Amino acid sequence: MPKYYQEAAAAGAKLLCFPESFSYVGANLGDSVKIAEPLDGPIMQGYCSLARESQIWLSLGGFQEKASDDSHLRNTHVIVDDTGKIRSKYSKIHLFDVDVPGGMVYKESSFTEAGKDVVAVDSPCGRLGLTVCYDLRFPEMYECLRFHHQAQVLLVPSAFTKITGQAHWEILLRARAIESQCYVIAAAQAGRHNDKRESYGDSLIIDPWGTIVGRLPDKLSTGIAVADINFSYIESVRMKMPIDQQRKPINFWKASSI
Ligand SMILES: O=C(O)CNC(=O)[C@H](CS)NC(=O)CCC(=O)C(=O)O
Repeated sequence: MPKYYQEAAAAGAKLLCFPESFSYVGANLGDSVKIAEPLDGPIMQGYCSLARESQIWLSLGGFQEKASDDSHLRNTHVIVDDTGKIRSKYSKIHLFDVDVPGGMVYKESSFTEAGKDVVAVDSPCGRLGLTVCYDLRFPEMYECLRFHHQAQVLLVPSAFTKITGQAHWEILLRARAIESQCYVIAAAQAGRHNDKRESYGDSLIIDPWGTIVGRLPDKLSTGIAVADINFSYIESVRMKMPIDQQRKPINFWKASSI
């Protein structure tokens, strides 16, 4: 078993979360289309075997899944159970088409087929809400996962850019945990991958009050962070501040003028 599976197993982990593009980061955007595979291909099946051998559930965020044509992939977050069975999959809805201030221009939609459906799934670590990276900037998706799909743990595997990550990564993650009253687990790519690509972010585990309970510093690049998911703490935060019952319908589109 690989080193980090052993460490996770020794720590008693029931779920191991990987970052976006966990199995491959290309030098140029779009390179990953060439290595994209279906979920029953050798790469994903290899991870399924590791889940079975280690008896740990896996969150494999940002797998380069082969799409319906050869010039596109789907950026898919796959949940594998401890017997090696794929339990759920979610394809990234919000694609990173962004001119990063002082950085590169990204156009993820040029090689990625966007997903359409919001997905949650039960696990030994609670009900998981599946998202990927840039989704983090669209809070209504997290609201939907929490208040419509009853998520308890929100997963945000990512490969944030250095510039946007330094400015926004931690604060956005803490905000999602606080406003949804969920645990947030955000596995991050970190460090320099090659001449052209660099990612940023501490891998973080945040509790439903917004406290950081697990951190793997960006500077270490590899390793694991471990934390407990405390279900009674989720209940207590939600009971004392019952925002789910206090939510009022807001007419989004009706602006009033003086
Ligand atoms: O294509 C790959 O190799 C890996 N995928 C990514 O790097 C993706 C799409 S280009 N990156 C993001 O979504 C960054 C979001 C971000 O940085 C922000 O929201 O600020």
